[in-house]
Amino acid sequence: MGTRIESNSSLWALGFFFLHYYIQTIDIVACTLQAGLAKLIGLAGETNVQGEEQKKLDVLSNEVFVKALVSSGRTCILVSEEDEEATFVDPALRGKYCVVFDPLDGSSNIDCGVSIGTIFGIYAINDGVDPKIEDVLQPGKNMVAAGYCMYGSSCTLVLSTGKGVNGFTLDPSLGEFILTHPDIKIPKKGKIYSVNEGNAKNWDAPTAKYVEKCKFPQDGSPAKSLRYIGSMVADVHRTLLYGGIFLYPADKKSPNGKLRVLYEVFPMSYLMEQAGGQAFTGKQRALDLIPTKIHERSPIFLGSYDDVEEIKALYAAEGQK
Ligand SMILES: O=P(O)(O)OC[C@H]1O[C@](O)(COP(=O)(O)O)[C@@H](O)[C@@H]1O
Ligand SMILES: [Mg+2]
Ligand SMILES: [Mg+2]
Repeated sequence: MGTRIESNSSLWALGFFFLHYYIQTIDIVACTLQAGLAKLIGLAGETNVQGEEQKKLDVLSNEVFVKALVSSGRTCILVSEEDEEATFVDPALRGKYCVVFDPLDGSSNIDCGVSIGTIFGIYAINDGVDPKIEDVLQPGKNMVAAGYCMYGSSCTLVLSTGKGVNGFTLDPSLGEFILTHPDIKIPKKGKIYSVNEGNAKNWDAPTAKYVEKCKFPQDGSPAKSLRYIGSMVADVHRTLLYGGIFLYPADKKSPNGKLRVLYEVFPMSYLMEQAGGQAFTGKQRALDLIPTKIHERSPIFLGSYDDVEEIKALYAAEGQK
């Protein structure tokens, strides 16, 4: 593990756990970089609980993370996008952390070599002795840590343990993550909006009005640029560093949106708030949501404080009609 990580005391408590995570991440990096050569692109032939076709790398990443998390001896419940049910860790290997994760985010981008990643959030239960599903059906504000790893032009780990956000870059020659982006703060207002506009015909009025304002501002401000990769990890990473807003709203076809509360919406919302931004569901602060099932979905608007304030105002005005 990199010496800079060891010297950060807020990460020390989770150090052993993350050591396993880092080592396994390096495996995933190796696999994603070699995917085209090692016949790891393409479909695995199964669908997951969400009815989505699983890619070979989805399945492989899930296996790598489950094994790493179980063998860390620090976890008691695992919730993965790829597994229908939560995994309760064998009592002999049990620790106090519940980990919710999307082992491979942006799988539709695997075969064309566009950035993909892993998203995770961590809850802690008092003694870890008698874990129950309710221990993960908690609001996102109760997480003790959240982060993501992005496998792109470099491999970046962005992590918060509730005291700000730090970014680390993998040095492949050392096999270590180096602190390259200390104390990340998102710009208060941004120049970019990020959304799948192909769904526009099904949007509700506040979302449609907001995107219209981004393109045709009436207050003399410049129009925002549109950037959309289609991997949440990559779209959120750009939003965090450059500012702006990422939206995956509800629409007539998907009234709960697309993104999953526990392992997509919560970790990214946690990071945004820790970096000084906001995350909103269209109804409430995202981190206040209480999920009722492990694969629940929610609309999400997250990013720069002022940009999210604008969409909140549009939803508030709609509510008063
Ligand atoms: O293709 P769409 O509908 O724009 O959806 C894109 C979203 O779907 C996702 O790919 C879902 O993630 P998975 O690849 O983990 O299923 C997000 O990463 C991304 O934000
Ligand atoms: Mg995902
Ligand atoms: Mg996924």
